[in-house]
Amino acid sequence: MWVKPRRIRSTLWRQGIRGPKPSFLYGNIQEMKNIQSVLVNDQASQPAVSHNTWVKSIFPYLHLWAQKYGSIYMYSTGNKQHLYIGQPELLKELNLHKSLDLGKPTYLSKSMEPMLGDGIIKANGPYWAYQRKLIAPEFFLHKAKHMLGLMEESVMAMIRTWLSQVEINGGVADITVDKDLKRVSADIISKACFGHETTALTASWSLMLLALYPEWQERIRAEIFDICGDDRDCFQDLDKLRQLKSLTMVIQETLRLYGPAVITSREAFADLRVGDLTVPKGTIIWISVMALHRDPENWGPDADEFKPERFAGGVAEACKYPQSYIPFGFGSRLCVGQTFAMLELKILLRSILSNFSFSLSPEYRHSPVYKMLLAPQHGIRLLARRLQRENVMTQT
Ligand code: HEM
Repeated sequence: MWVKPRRIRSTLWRQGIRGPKPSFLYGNIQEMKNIQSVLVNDQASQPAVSHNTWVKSIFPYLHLWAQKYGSIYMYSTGNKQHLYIGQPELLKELNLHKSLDLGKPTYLSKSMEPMLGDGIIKANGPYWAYQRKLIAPEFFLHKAKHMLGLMEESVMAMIRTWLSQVEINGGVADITVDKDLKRVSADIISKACFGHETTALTASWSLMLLALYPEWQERIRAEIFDICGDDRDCFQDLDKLRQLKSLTMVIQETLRLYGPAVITSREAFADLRVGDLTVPKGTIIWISVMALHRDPENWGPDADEFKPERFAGGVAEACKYPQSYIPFGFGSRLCVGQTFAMLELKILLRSILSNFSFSLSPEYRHSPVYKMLLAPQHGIRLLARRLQRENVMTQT
């Protein structure tokens, strides 16, 4: 769908929206790439894990422009006119916008077709609505709970491999956890439905954070043994999984700081009203999930810190604008696998944590990079030790 760029720019301009001049971008694309690679390499060479420095490396210009032009601005890439929205109030409006006039950008869908195929993720209009209607009910909780058994089966196969590695290596094994978690997740998904890497990445980042914060490992373990004792089948029971509050808080905090989807986009297929704003047909809307998740105005001055306790009262009490917490996206395109993913994450992490304790491997280099999803550039290397407790959950 081609709309005159000037029409879009002037409609936005009249509403007070500013941004870098179109010519600015062309000369700077190479510079943007350079900045990104320098920052990423710099961070990789730093031994300490810092949760904030790397953020700037992912989309340097998007975030620099937000500082310069505010939380709504426009920019141009030739024929495409983009609108960056970082304002919680407008996000709330977008969230409520359910019409088919707002969808996934068609130009991105085309370029990603070889990777994403012709499925629901890139579809729009009635074709998307039809697929969503077919797929979404398969992930409702009452259906997802029948998948608990097969999740458990795949996770336990991995745990047994890790246990034998620990044994062979005299009590401590240096494991690249993200690789193995990807395999388990693919195994679960292939048995249940179709592939995604998002759950494996979230589990990997969670383990990295838990390795850094052993007090949270202990807290979760205590909770697991409190709820389950030594009954290793107890998590086939959904109510028991629900009671794992600390584990849920750690997953929510991981999704806030290291959620796999760092940016999301939409295209306006007609002129749209979003709050007081008119978004002209053809505009590509960008939302930086990462910027929203780390905004000190919303989360407080400790926004860059790992503090799962902020979720003790749920998302509603964790921040000022809960609608800005969007690890699973928003509006009608909200992730259909959300419930499934949360179940899988809980089963994975509780099985791993009740069998092993973790610390960071000296080989670990903290360098999250954007490869469609937020991924660890050099893998996540952790030292795993078998727990010396009588009531570990696995029988080998
Ligand atoms: C931690 C794990 C996961 C995260 C963080 C995640 C995140 C997301 C996000 C951000 C979107 C885009 C939403 C938007 O643009 O507003 C999405 C869409 C989607 N996700 Fe997930 N996802 C996860 C796991 C899964 C799983 C396990 C499945 C399936 C088994 C799944 C299936 C889908 C589908 C089908 C869509 C497209 C929905 C549509 O366009 O209508 N996701 N997910």
